[in-house]
Amino acid sequence: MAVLVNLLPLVALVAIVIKLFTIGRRPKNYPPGPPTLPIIGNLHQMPKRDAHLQFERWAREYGPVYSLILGTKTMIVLSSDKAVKELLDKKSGLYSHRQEMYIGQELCSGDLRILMMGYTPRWRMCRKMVHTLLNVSAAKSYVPYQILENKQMLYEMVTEPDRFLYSIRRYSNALTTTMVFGWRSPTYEDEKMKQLFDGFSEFAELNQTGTAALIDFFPILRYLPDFLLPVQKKAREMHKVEKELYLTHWLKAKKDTLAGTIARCFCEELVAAQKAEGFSDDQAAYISGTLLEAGSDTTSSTLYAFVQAMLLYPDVQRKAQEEVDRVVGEGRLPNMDDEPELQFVRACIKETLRWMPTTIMGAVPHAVTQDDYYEGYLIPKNAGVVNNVWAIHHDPARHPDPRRFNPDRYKDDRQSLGDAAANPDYSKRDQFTFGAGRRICPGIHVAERSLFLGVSRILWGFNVEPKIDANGKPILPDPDRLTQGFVCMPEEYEAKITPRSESKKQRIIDEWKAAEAECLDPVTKQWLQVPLAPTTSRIKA
Ligand code: HEM
Repeated sequence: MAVLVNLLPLVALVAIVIKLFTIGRRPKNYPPGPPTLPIIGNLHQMPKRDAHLQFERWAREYGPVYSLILGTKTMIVLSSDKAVKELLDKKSGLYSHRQEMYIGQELCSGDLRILMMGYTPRWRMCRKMVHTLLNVSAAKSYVPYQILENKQMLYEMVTEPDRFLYSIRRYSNALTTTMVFGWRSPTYEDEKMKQLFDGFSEFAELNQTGTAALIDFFPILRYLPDFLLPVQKKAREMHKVEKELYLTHWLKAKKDTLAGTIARCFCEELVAAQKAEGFSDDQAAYISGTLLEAGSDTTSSTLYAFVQAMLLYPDVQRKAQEEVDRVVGEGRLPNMDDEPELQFVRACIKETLRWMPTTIMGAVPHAVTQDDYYEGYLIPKNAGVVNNVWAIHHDPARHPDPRRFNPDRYKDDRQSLGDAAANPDYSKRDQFTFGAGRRICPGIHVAERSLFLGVSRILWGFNVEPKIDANGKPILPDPDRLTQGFVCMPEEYEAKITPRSESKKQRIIDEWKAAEAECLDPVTKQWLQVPLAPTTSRIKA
């Protein structure tokens, strides 16, 4: 007995060494993947830039379901429409969780950010509320907001054409702040808005550092003191500043709601929901605050990619303009009623979402809550599951000549974006940029309308052409140069944006001036009286 007791430390040591040697190795029954090294697995092969290209290459080599071993964690990568449908959609009860994100969710977000929340009762409660703001009926009621912001965007494209990126961004940002908080941002430089949106880029930057990922892959590292791991301290500080900012906006909205002075918006609903459900002000602040980040850059990056496609594919631009001219004519701007007749314009939107999917690898991986089997392979409990959007969109069997911007791929696809995502026949889904399963983007209906109004009206009003360099050559951007991050867009490029005719230019100016005079307070530039856009609890979905 005494001998056995003496041997215990040795046995424990052997067990630890054996365990250590299993870290980083791919068990035989997992989906295939690139060869691993002990302890680190595939970490050394993780690309620092343009990860989507390497993830696509691996898909071609190892098939539509492959695995990566990242230290102590496993990542399953789904690179076919079929696998996404069969796992993320059909088994969404198992596949709607998120992996633990220590820096991103715990430290930076105080576990309050809905996008990164696990599949818990708290997430379900938040999701239900967000659905009331963004369901298809509610989305229709925001069209007057979209139209106003869109008119300002077009006006700025006439008056400051070189700043078109900022005009596009203001359009989607102002729309989101109006829907969520009931106030709009009249300029891109608006301090309130800048503060809110600058925080997001800082958040994204911090989370993209290799260290943040490393701590997730080797949780033991989080016990290191802050002086050895300064990213922890930075993340805590960031959360403090962010929470204060969100709380300020939320508490003001709550006060105005109770006083009956708020413009119709999501926060009105949130006040009622807080009363019924009893969640904290911190949680309410994060639900409203993080809606802004989910809703803004995604939409503006897609519109920016559309303008780039028009620059690079003048024939497509001409064809789309011909359709708009035929259906809408010279004397008015396109509106939502024109949508069914503007099938090529709709196809341009779907093709933009396919060709430059802003959530290039599905934004944040899903995670699976119990062991599951797919095509003979084990998908282990807690594995992260990546929706490899780029690879699906660039599979030549699904989309021949995939790098070509060719809206005719969608010429017969009359499905709304939401209907296409829900189509039981996965080959008929148009694109995967809005995610899948129970976590699918709840903003899809609002985004569809913002994109339609943005795209159809730019086509109606403007020609997009290359600028010419000193040697008389057109300056054309490389569409494969994308910004890095979980939401990406084309790297900044130049374009010559000119009104298509004097009368269109004048109409754009007149429309904006009339809207400004009629709808906005001359000093604050806020809505004088919000149009009949009832917030969602007053709407029967
Ligand atoms: C082109 C525009 C947009 C794109 C491409 C997009 C894409 C996405 C994607 C890929 C996800 C994660 C889905 C998943 O995990 O499978 C997501 C989540 C989300 N999106 Fe969007 N989105 C867009 C616009 C919007 C808008 C306009 C709003 C709201 C105003 C919004 C609100 C949200 C929210 C709240 C989530 C978190 C959902 C959750 O984790 O349960 N999005 N979006």
